[in-house]
Amino acid sequence: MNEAEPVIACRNLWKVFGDRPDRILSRLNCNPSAEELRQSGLIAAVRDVSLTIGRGEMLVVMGLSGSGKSTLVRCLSRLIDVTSGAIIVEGRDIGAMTETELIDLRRRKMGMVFQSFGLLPHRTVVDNVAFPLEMRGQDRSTRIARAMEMLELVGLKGRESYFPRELSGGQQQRVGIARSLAVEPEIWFLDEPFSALDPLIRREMQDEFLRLKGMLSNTIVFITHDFDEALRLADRIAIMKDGAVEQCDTPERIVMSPATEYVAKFTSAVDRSRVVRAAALAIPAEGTGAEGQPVAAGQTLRDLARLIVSDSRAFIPVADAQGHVIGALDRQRAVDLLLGEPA
Ligand SMILES: Nc1ncnc2c1ncn2[C@@H]1O[C@H](COP(=O)(O)OP(=O)(O)OP(=O)(O)O)[C@@H](O)[C@H]1O
Repeated sequence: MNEAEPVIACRNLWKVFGDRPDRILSRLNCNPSAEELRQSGLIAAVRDVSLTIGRGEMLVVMGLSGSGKSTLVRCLSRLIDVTSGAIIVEGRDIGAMTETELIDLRRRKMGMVFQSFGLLPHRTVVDNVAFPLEMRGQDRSTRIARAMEMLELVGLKGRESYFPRELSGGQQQRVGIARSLAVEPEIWFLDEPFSALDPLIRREMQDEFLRLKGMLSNTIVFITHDFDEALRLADRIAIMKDGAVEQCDTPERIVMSPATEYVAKFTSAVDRSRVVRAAALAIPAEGTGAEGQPVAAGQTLRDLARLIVSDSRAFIPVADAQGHVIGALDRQRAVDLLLGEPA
């Protein structure tokens, strides 16, 4: 996914809260320590972050409360100004845009969903979803038709005439998602959209989200502090600590090769078999004697658990989506991983 055309790129991004933070950044050669900042009464909510997000990619920003997730995402959409560093959206430096250009960029390309649903209480569900289209000046019948389509997409058909107060929290969040989708955002920012939901509904929403993601091709930046949620949804995960990105990588690499001790701690309780795919364990097939029915490269070890446990082959061929054998799976290693042994 990294090779995809970049949609958002940020370089050496800093967001420092406090009095005249630019002064300390220039005085300390743009790289003050957390301690130096603290002594100056400043907080670095985002510290020297460089990231590239490819078209169609879903990047999940993950970290504990206060690690800087929301601030980073607000900087990427320039809801807040950065202290230093550059943000390029589709080749344009958004730091250099005028307010009017920014508003236009947000209206035309960006969608945002926040934890608080922000629905208009005196409008029905369908009118809430149609609201951003009204802002764009679309006629009523076109916008209602589009809103109905979005409501069907998020599983709320039949509720269009309800008022927000007549819906559950999960349903209200779906209305928020439908409203944001109505304008077909090419870039979609979601800040903990499911955190207000109870675990069962949350999982349902994640499934729904994965279904939507399969149908749409927009670029998504999704914030969560729930690692399981990140693992389920992400193409790549950026793990933040004290404003810095500790590692930005695929879920598989985060779990199998944590870059820092902090990331390792985060991943230590994760069931690796749910994340690691056959392709990641495949070794060159030559000389292994792997033959017979292959397993699919994209399947996780959990998906393959039954086969891995019951098969008698020492090495099992691994095939890509076209059916070409790309390597061999060492069954003993796969069993060890299934049983939670270190990789
Ligand atoms: N407007 C502000 N003024 C001063 N400090 C701020 C401001 N906004 C955020 N901060 C500080 O920046 C740091 C990062 O906050 P941020 O909200 O980005 O974290 P987060 O990871 O999104 O947290 P949460 O998961 O709790 O939402 C925190 O220490 C916070 O107190």
